[in-house]
This record gives sequence, C-alpha cells and structure tokens, in this order.
Amino acid sequence: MPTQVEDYRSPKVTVVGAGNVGGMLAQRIAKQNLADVVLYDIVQGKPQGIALDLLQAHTISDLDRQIIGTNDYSDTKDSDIIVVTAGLPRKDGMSRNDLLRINASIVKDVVQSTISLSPNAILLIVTNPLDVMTYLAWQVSGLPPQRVIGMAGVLDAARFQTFIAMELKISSADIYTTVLGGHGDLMLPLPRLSTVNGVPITELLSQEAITRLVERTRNGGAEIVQLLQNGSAYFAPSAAVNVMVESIISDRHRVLPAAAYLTGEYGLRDIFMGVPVQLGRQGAEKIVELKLLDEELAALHASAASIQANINLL
Ligand SMILES: NC(=O)c1ccc[n+]([C@@H]2O[C@H](COP(=O)([O-])OP(=O)(O)OC[C@H]3O[C@@H](n4cnc5c(N)ncnc54)[C@H](O)[C@@H]3O)[C@@H](O)[C@H]2O)c1
Ligand SMILES: O=C(O)C[C@H](O)C(=O)O
Repeated sequence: MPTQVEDYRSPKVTVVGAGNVGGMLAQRIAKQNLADVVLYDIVQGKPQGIALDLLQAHTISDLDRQIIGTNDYSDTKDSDIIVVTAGLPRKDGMSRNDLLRINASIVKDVVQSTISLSPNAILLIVTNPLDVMTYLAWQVSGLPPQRVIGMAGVLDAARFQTFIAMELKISSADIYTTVLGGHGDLMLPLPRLSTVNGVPITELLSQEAITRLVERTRNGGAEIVQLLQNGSAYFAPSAAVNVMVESIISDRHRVLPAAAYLTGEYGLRDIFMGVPVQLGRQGAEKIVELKLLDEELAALHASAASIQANINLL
C-alpha cells in the first residue's frame, strides 16, 4: 500500500513556447515553488538550454524545483496546467489581429498535441490575438469552457494601475483598477471602478488626465513593441500569468480579470472576453458580473463585436 507521502505528486505546469514570455514564466513558477515545470518548444535545443540555465540560476539561489526543457510532447504528460505562449509576437505597426492566421495554426497544433496527454489539465492561453486564440483553443480542446482561460486582464489592469501611480506619484500598492473587454484597442479601463484606497480615481484626477491614462493603457502593448523594436512585452505578461497559475494551483479562488467563456453574462454569449473571474483548481469557477452603466455596457459590446468578427475569420 503506498503511503500518503508516496502518493503525493508535485503539481506540474507545462509552458509551451520557450520564448520571452515562456522562459520568464518558467523562472517565476519555479522560483515561487509553485510547481515542477516542463518547457516545450519546437526549436531544437532552445527549451533544453533555457531549462539548464534556469536550474543553474536556481542552484545559486538555493531553489530546487524540477525544470525540464524538451521538444518531445510526451514529457508534458499529466500536466495540471498547460500554458500556451507559442506563437509570433507582433512587430511595430502591426495590430495583434494581424497575427491571427499564423498563430491560429500554431495554437491549434499545440492544443491538439498536449490535451490528449493531459486530459485533466487547465489551458491558459497567452498567444495573441488573445481572446480569439482562447476561443480557438477551447474549440480544438473539447474541454468544458471553465477549463480554458486567457491571460490579458491582469496585465492590462496592472498597466492602468502603474500609470495612475505614476500620475499621482503614489505607491501602486494602494491602487485597484478594473479593465474589462478584449485585449485590443477596444478594451475598457473603467475609471469609475478604479480606486485608491477605495476612492474612485474620478475624484482624484482631472478628466483630461483620466482620458490620457485610459488611452495609454489601451495602447500599453503597442508602446512597448515600439520601444523594443524587436518583440513585445514579457516581464509584466509573465508576472500576470504567474499570478493566475498561482491562484489555480493553490486553489486560492482569487477574482482576477481574465478571458472567460460567457454564457449570457453582460448580455453576451459564446465568446471569450475579459471579465472578473474566480480562479481555482476547477479553473474559471465563477464569473463576476459588475453593474455597468449603459454607456459602459455599450462599449463592452463593441469590444465583443470586434472579437466576434475575428472569430468569424478562423
Ligand atoms: N496575452 C497577453 O497579454 C500577451 C502578452 C505578451 C505576449 N503575448 C503573446 O504571446 C506570444 C509569445 O510572445 P513572446 O514574446 O514569448 O514571443 P517569442 O517569439 O519570444 O516566443 C515564442 C516562442 O514560441 C515558439 N513556437 C513557435 N511555434 C511553435 C510551435 N508550433 N510549438 C511550440 N513552440 C512554438 C518559438 O520557437 C518561440 O520560442 C505572442 O503571440 C505574443 O503576442 C500575449
Ligand atoms: O502588445 C502585444 O502585442 C503583446 C501583448 O499583448 C501586450 O499587451 O504586451
């Protein structure tokens, strides 16, 4: 009879795509001791090299989580979470939707190759265009929609939070922001529901400043793409995925903004879009429906229409 100790299995997270976001995410997961990590990439040697480098870095820092780099999907078997970061990042001047065709074929291939080996896994999608790729991953996987989630809202909300902190010259720790909608130009930062220690920013900042910060948030990804000139953001995106992985693995039931499947919430159905979601071991356990003003709801529906138009191109 195996003892309980022998029965215990470390949580296992597979990260598909050992690029900027994937490599950084593997480091964060292992450093926080959340799970063993399998880093998969199509490029021979790349995930193995990164895994070895990470292991050596962690040895220096007294950490001992298992990190495997591989080009063999069989190593991903029985993962608890599969994070999909495989795909092309956009270049300056491109919209995320310009990646639709090329990244759709990559995401489809990745989901088909992983989910049969880990039928109980939760799929966390990062590849752009985010909301459309999450919908595609759900369709291809055949999973219940609660087990397919897209990362964008945590990142977009953090950008809004950062810009408010910079404007008010205060710590970001006391700021809470709400951003709903798709991960694109029509995302919906909500000043009315964004606060500093409970005080809405509409009472702390001028309308001019709020409009400027909302626009900068909507443009937050493109601003970094333009500055880097070779790839897109990865420090904040990997931190955002890590927070979601933590809430799921540790069953914390945190309410985080994420792309989740809507079945009538906010008057929308059969679409993945950014809304507040309770995340735990079961995945997207509950969608929180905020009471929106008519104009906010209309803007959310415009964002949904843009996602739907791109889903129709799949
Ligand atoms: N949702 C978000 O908020 C968010 C944030 C940042 C980046 N992204 C997106 O995430 C994706 C990755 O970004 P990045 O900066 O890490 O890019 P990157 O180019 O650094 O890494 C992508 C990796 O995917 C790998 N890859 C390509 N095809 C593959 C396949 N079929 N199977 C396995 N691996 C494959 C590449 O070899 C590369 O290592 C992009 O689409 C980017 O737009 C989304
Ligand atoms: O902007 C991008 O293309 C990458 C990502 O979606 C981001 O918002 O940083």
